[in-house]
Amino acid sequence: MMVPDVPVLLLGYGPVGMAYAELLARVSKAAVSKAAVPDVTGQRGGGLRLAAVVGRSAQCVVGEDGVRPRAEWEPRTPLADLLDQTGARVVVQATPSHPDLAAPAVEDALTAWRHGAHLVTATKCHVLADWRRLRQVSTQARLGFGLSATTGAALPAADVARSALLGYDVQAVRACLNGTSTYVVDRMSEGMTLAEAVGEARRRGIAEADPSADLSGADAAGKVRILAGLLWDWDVSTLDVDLAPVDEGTAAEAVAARRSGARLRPVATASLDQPGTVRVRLARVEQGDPLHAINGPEKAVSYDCGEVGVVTVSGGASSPLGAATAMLKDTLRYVTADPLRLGAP
Ligand SMILES: NC(=O)C1=CN([C@@H]2O[C@H](COP(=O)(O)OP(=O)(O)OC[C@H]3O[C@@H](n4cnc5c(N)ncnc54)[C@H](OP(=O)(O)O)[C@@H]3O)[C@@H](O)[C@H]2O)C=CC1
Ligand SMILES: N[C@@H](CC=O)C(=O)O
Repeated sequence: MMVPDVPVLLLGYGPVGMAYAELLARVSKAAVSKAAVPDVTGQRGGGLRLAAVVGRSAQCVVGEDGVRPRAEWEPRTPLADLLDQTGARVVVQATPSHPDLAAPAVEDALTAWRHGAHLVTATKCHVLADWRRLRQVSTQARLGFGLSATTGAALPAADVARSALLGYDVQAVRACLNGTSTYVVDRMSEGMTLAEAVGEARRRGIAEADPSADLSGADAAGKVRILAGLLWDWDVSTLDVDLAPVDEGTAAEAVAARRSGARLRPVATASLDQPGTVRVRLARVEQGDPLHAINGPEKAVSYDCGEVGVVTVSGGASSPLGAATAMLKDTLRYVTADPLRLGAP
């Protein structure tokens, strides 16, 4: 069964936004040519159509020829007008996660829901800054609030927290969810300098445009804050955060850990024993620990489910394609399934 015509509006056309646009085109083309379409619901994604792309100050309403070269984009108009013009049913956010950009990102999310569109986001700043309001408005609007890409790109950490473990007695979360810091510490353990390793993470599109939140632990903590909101209804925006940064001094510890068969990992934790607090520590993890096995920028998260044991999900590297894939999954979920079932957190 084909998905009916679903115009999608994309905010942000950096590495993640571009990867999403390419995936959307691939899914639609595959459906048109009757090839198998990778689709979580078993339905075809052929009706998904990129209707408009928005950058910092310019936008492109997408026609038959796809996204036009930048020089041909028109000046930005208010999002509400563009939603009216395109009739978009899904708004996808792939703008920077810098805290200074939280307010406009909140406004965009509210505008999307006001216009009856689902929201799918890779952007984290507004989710962290205004959790309760976003959750409440999306729930009241009975529209999707797709967060998969905010908690570890391709890793389905949020899906596991919000639906797969529903009803489980999750007591604690222990995670490596920042691909950049895991990758950087791994490279430093092999002899690279901090600057070289960060440069490489940037080239691979894993690091943020401003990588300070990757290195300080704030991004890793942010992802676990969101998981804690989904699992325990903690107010993501008001949690205490206790961080340990990756810096030049990390190299010696990383090398020593590797020589002894262990690995140094930026590990973020939250636990019902310490409500309201998320911690990030540079911890030595031993072989056999699920957090040892990953190779940066892969991710892993273990949910301690009390008497039924620990459930771990791992793999799914950070990358623009990983984030875009998670956003495509959320998009398909909202346009092919009952949004009340898997919609707002
Ligand atoms: N890379 C990864 O592995 C992952 C990234 N993410 C998240 O995805 C998001 C997008 O990342 P990425 O593609 O690297 O892009 P950037 O964070 O570099 O954002 C680029 C896009 O945002 C636009 N933009 C920049 N500044 C502003 C602003 N002040 N207001 C509005 N728009 C602005 C740019 O506009 P213009 O085109 O005009 O320059 C561009 O289109 C980030 O929030 C990131 O945290 C999530 C999971 C994984
Ligand atoms: N910069 C982030 C990108 C995904 O959220 C990371 O390194 O994991």
